Amino acid sequence: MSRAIAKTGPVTAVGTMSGTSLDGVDSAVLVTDGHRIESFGPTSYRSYTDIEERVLRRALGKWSGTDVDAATEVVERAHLELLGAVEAADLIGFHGQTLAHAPRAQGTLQVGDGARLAEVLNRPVVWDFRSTDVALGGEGAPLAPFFHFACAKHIGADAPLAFLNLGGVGNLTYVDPRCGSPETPGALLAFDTGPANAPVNDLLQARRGLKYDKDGRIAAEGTGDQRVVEVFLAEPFFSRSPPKSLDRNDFANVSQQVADLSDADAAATLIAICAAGVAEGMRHCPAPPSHVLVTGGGRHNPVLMRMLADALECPISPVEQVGLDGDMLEAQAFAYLAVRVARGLPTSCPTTTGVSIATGGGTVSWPAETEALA
Ligand SMILES: Nc1ncnc2c1ncn2[C@@H]1O[C@H](COP(=O)(O)OP(=O)(O)OP(=O)(O)O)[C@@H](O)[C@H]1O
Ligand SMILES: CC(=O)N[C@H]1[C@@H]2OC[C@@H](O2)[C@@H](O)[C@@H]1O[C@H](C)C(=O)O
Repeated sequence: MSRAIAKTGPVTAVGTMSGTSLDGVDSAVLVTDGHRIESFGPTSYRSYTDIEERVLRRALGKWSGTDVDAATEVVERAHLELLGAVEAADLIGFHGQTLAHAPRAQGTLQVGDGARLAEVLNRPVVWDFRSTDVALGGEGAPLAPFFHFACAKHIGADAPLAFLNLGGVGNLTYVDPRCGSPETPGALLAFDTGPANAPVNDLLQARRGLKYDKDGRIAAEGTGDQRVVEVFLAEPFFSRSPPKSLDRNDFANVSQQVADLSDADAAATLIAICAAGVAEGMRHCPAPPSHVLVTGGGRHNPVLMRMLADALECPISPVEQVGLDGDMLEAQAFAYLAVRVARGLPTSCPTTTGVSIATGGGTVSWPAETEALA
């Protein structure tokens, strides 16, 4: 008999995230009852090979067909390799890889079959986290905010603060930790801020065959073109009130606006666009947060962090400053959300995704011989 999930008390779960940067899969173990964070466990990472990354890139923006099938195979293989080595967890939160996201049109697509993973790994898998939210009128993203609320409680925050994730796309969560639960009105406000690292990655890939601008060294040599930044910020997305979300390639045309600039100026401009999008997003928050805590790879870019510090009216620092792991926060989030889904708790609400009522998405797939609840 496979291990079952208790109805109450802490569960050891492992979450995975294959993000929009397409660099690889993160996994992180978390012990939680679906409300409180009890403790953080081991983390691991499996990078995509160059060939795998190309397969994923080819499938971006597609909803079905052979490219999507090939990407699905890559995603499942990478997760099976990574998760096969994680013995300690009783439940898996499998985000999969987003290939396309158009919540008010075709929907949202995260590939990788959680039912297959459950069979092969012989453990329950929670997956397809976003589609119920979309079906109920939500954006389906961002979903990390309920975990951000738990993080704020965990670090003992007593004043409103913000979590800013800078991956391929940026997203911000304003948290008021004085509220009793994430669904309490006023506890959370969340939305995507705009493109983050995806445009600069794509630019440097195309021009120099680089995966990204390590430590912002190229951008540091250049000057951001403020005119391009201002034109970009006139896009209706930035003035729209949250909740709102983006597909990775929604602003892929930004590359044309920096086509005439040198590599250094183009990189500096794209990074300035990311910072300006965050500053613009901050206007939608009820008040300036006491502190902005940054997660995701963008916090390693000193040029971007400096631009953000200049643009925001409050202190900003990597989440490591409060003892959290900025490379693994999203994987931890999906471990947390998996436990909430398994226990029938909501994972989104009107102020995080715009869904009409607090909603618990996600599908739980059990391996053939597991008893669902102990
Ligand atoms: N040392 C560094 N210097 C500059 N940029 C960096 C550095 N390390 C990581 N990055 C940037 O961060 C990106 C990876 O960020 P992250 O892993 O948070 O993305 P993701 O989880 O795939 O995206 P998302 O959160 O949008 O799903 C890299 O592609 C790169 O652009
Ligand atoms: C559709 C989708 O996969 N969105 C991702 C993406 O990457 C960052 C941003 O856009 C965020 O909205 C979301 O991921 C994080 C983990 C979230 O759901 O909170």
